[in-house]
Amino acid sequence: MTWQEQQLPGDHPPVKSGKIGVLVVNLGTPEAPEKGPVKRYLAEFLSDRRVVEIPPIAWQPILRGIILNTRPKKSAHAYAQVWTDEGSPLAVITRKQAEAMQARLGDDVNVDWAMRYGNPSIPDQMQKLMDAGCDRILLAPLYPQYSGATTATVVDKAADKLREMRWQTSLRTLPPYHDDPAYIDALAKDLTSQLGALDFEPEVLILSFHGMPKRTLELGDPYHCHCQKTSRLLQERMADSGLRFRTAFQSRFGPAKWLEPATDTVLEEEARAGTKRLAIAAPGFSADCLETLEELAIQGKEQFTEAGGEQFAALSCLNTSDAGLDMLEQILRRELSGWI
Ligand SMILES: C=CC1=C(C)c2cc3[nH]c(cc4nc(cc5[nH]c(cc1n2)c(C)c5CCC(=O)O)C(CCC(=O)O)=C4C)c(C)c3C=C
Ligand SMILES: [Fe+2]
Ligand SMILES: [Fe+2]
Repeated sequence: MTWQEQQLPGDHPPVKSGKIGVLVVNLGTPEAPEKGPVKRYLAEFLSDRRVVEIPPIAWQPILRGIILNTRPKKSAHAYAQVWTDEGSPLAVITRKQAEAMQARLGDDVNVDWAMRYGNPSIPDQMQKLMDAGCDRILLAPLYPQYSGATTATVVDKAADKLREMRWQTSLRTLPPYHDDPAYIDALAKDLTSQLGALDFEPEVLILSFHGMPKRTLELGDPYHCHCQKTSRLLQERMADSGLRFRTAFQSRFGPAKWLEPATDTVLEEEARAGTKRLAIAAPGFSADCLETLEELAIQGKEQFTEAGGEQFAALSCLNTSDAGLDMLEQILRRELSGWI
């Protein structure tokens, strides 16, 4: 018996056993595609001051008085169109990514997954890893492009958990990987293979990233630059595809000015300018979700074809593709170096 395994007095804190935890994190999603669960999810998400940077005294009355009384019904309808037997696509795919990483990284590490908003929560999953004996955790927000509203808020939430502990676990965080050759390579490989499987040849490939208020760029958030760099590197890497590329920002929310050009505007512009065959990809999303499956694949197709376009394909995110999992394994192993 080692000293670590010896019985300790009942009030002694649990002994740590030197295991390594990996927690992959994505945004979060409602528990069900219904008004109540969507309202609970939006209340938590849109109350995060990293997401909506309006002082709570001004924002909370708008959120509680208007948005949470109107948006949940509309959003629940959208979620219902993409929901699967296993649950919300974002949660299902994130869980499968974590399971695949567990299989690839082996018994040296415990891999689990969490959602920034809703469940399974970051603090609960950190506790689960610590209860399993992990005294080092690699926190991996699966956002290639850094922003306050994505990577930083995940780190904040994990830090809140550490704040309540006397004997903290060690924490490493996965840096943004927007320009990592492994990520650009994975995107190029996966998109090329999806494009090759289409029954038509697109004239243009739209690279659509989630939008942010324009003000965040002016305040120094690197998100816009990260998206542009991903886009440039991917275009360079796919230069022999013969495609024309355009970068756009989707999912505008609220009346403020957001990053431009807006994806819906670009789709209509393309169709009006005579483009008949178009494909769209969302390189900033690690997993397909409402924003890709409903907003791009359903609404985007309608916008393009109603404006005169003929053939439209919304390409899948990296999800659990071989290229996507190879890339994830590579970037996680790099951050784990020295630990395993
Ligand atoms: C990939 C990065 C994301 C950024 C940046 C981001 C910023 C951001 N989002 C909103 C408002 C909403 N986003 C919603 C859904 C949603 N957003 C992301 C990712 C980013 N958001 C994902 C992956 C999803 C899909 C979640 C899912 O369950 O599938 C929604 C909810 C849906 C709806 O009602 O339309 C809202 C609202 C803001 C304000 C914002 C600003 C920084
Ligand atoms: Fe969003
Ligand atoms: Fe959306």
